[in-house]
Amino acid sequence: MIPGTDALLPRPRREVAAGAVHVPDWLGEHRQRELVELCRTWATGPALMRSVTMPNGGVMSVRSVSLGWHWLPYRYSRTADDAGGAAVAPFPDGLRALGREAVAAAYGPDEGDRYEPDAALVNYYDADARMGMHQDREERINAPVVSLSLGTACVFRFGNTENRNRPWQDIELVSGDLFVFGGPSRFAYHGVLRTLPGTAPEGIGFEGRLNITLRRTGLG
Ligand SMILES: O=C(O)CCC(=O)C(=O)O
Ligand SMILES: [Fe+2]
Repeated sequence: MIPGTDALLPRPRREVAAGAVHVPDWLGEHRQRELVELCRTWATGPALMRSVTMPNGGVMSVRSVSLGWHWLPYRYSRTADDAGGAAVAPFPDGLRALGREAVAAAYGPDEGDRYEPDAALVNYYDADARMGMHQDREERINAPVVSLSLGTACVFRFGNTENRNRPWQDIELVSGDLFVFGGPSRFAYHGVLRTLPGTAPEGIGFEGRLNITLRRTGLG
């Protein structure tokens, strides 16, 4: 794949691996704009958006804020323990509804009805930010992860469940795209290699990349 050229090619809905479904252009521009506005609000608290410091002292280049449950390495908390200690904002009903719609779009209406996300991670990537290969595995159960991308496009690497190495697939995630990974792909390694500055749609009034993941923690 030559970065940025995906825009010239058809982008069909695709099951990238068993249980991992990419639905391009799932959110229309109006809903993208609404979500960007909500992200601006969520970024300001009660817990502030911040860069996570890892146990080895490394600081993530992505900035993030949590809703419902606060994610920090490698657990969830009801308080923002590494970001001032504020109580975490409640998980918004609107995101629950959106999550169900997303799972229905990926797996069908029955799966959608069963989906009860209770945590969201909102990630902001500036032009230099990226995210190393990792598993989302602080959750106690294997309900699917719903990922929504807004703003600048990125190269997303979706790997395998065994390790950080090949096989993997590199997929361009564009503003409005939905990616759901569950079932046999729920614990697949994944990461963001880079963003593709200059690719945000003009209409959404935002440069930089936002990603919202919805999860079910299986806690409390
Ligand atoms: O930004 C993305 O597309 C992926 C984010 C992610 O993997 C995470 O927050 O765990
Ligand atoms: Fe992740």
